[in-house]
Amino acid sequence: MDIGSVNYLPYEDFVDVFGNVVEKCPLITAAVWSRRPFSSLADLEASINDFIDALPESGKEGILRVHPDLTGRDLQSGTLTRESREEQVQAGLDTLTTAEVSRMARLNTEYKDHFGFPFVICARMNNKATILRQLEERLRNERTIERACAIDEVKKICHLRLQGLVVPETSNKL
Ligand SMILES: NC(=O)N[C@H]1NC(=O)NC1=O
Repeated sequence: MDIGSVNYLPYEDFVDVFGNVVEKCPLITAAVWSRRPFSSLADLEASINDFIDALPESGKEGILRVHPDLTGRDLQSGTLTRESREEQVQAGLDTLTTAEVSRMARLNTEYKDHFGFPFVICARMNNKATILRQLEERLRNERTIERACAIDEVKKICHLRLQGLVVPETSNKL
C-alpha cells in the first residue's frame, strides 16, 4: 500500500491495518487517524511518535506494560501477536537453549520487579546474545533513563512494522 491509499482508508480499515504497529495499542492508531492526510510514511510515523511523546509518563509505562515478555516460553505458548512472534523468531529466540530460557526468564522477572514494566527491545535489530546482554545492562539503568530507552525501542519496533505495511516513497518511483 502507498501513502496515498493510506490517506483514503476509512477509520475502521486504518485501525485494522495499523492497529498493532505499537504492540496491543490500537488506541494510538485510532487517535492518529484524525491527523490525515499524511504526506509520507515518515509523516505517519512522526504522528505516532508525537502522540507517544505527548503521553504522561504513566501512559508511556502503560504502552510498555502491554508488551509480552521476550522469552522462549511465551513463544512456545502461542499467545503472542503474529507480529511479536515473527520478530522473536527472527531474533532467534525460538532457538534458546534450556539454560538461556532460564536465564532470560530470571532476568525478565528481575527487570519487571525492579521497574514495574517488562523489558522491551526491538528484537529484529538484535539477536539472542545482544538481547540477553542488553537485558543485563539496562537492569542497572536509573528508572527515568530506562523508561525513555524502552520507549525508543517501541518506536524502532513501530518503524519496522510500518515499513512492512507501507511502500516507502522512494520505492514508489522505481
Ligand atoms: N518485550 C518486547 O520487547 N517485545 C517486543 N519486541 C519486539 O521486537 N517485538 C515485541 O513484541
